[in-house]
Amino acid sequence: MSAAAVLTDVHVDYGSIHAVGPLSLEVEAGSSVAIIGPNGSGKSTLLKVIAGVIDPTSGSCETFGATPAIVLQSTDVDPSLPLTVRDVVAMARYPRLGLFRRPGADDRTTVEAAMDRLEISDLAGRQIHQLSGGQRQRAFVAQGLAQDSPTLLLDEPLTGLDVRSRSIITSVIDDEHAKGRTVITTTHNFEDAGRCEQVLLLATRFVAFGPPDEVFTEDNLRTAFGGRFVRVGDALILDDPHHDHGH
Ligand SMILES: Nc1ncnc2c1ncn2[C@@H]1O[C@H](COP(=O)(O)OP(=O)(O)OP(=O)(O)O)[C@@H](O)[C@H]1O
Repeated sequence: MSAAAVLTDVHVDYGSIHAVGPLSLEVEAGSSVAIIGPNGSGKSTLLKVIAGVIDPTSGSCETFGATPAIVLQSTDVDPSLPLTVRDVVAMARYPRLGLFRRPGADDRTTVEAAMDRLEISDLAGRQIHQLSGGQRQRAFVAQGLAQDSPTLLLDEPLTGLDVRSRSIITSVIDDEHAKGRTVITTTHNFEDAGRCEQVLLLATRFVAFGPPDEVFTEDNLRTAFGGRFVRVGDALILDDPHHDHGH
């Protein structure tokens, strides 16, 4: 097996806040991986470590091949930036250009193809802050695609989307995986996670990693989510602690 990423004893603190770890993990090249866990369990932090955006406080993360492309949550991006959709997608090509080379035909073709794939070509000249949440998310995924990296990392790419944006982004993720790219997504959605080949269950520290049916056991879910699971027939349902059960 060749690896896309190898994490060894990764541990991240933001000052006095412990965000993630200790965690060791080997992600197989070409696999699809979902990272799932409660709010604040370190999912986004871990994705940023794999992307090389933040360095672990201790331990190491090694990635193989070109630098991974990361699609951040749109809430991480300043909405007041005066950028068009095409500008945002074209930024994907900057690291390849270096300081003095201007974008070439190849770069322009890649950018246009990515916008086309996300069905935002008609929005290319619009300011990014003028878009709906779903359109903006498609612009950021197009930016990730245009980086043409063997590893695509997406932070909650399907959260809060309209039906059309969800279906477009899901099919892009599936296609990229089918082409042999490694795709790692964070999610809160068990169904979305269950469609990936591997699931990493996080609760700040590592809980489990493997195929969904091996990871989503009652024990693991209780460990990660603090016992708020109820069994309904064959399914494990996350019990809402604020829900009034009528007594
Ligand atoms: N830039 C930062 N500065 C300080 N603390 C941070 C920063 N980013 C995240 N944290 C903290 O680190 C911990 C992990 O956050 P992270 O965003 O990685 O979790 P998450 O699992 O992605 O959360 P969510 O499900 O809510 O998106 C949390 O306690 C969070 O408050």
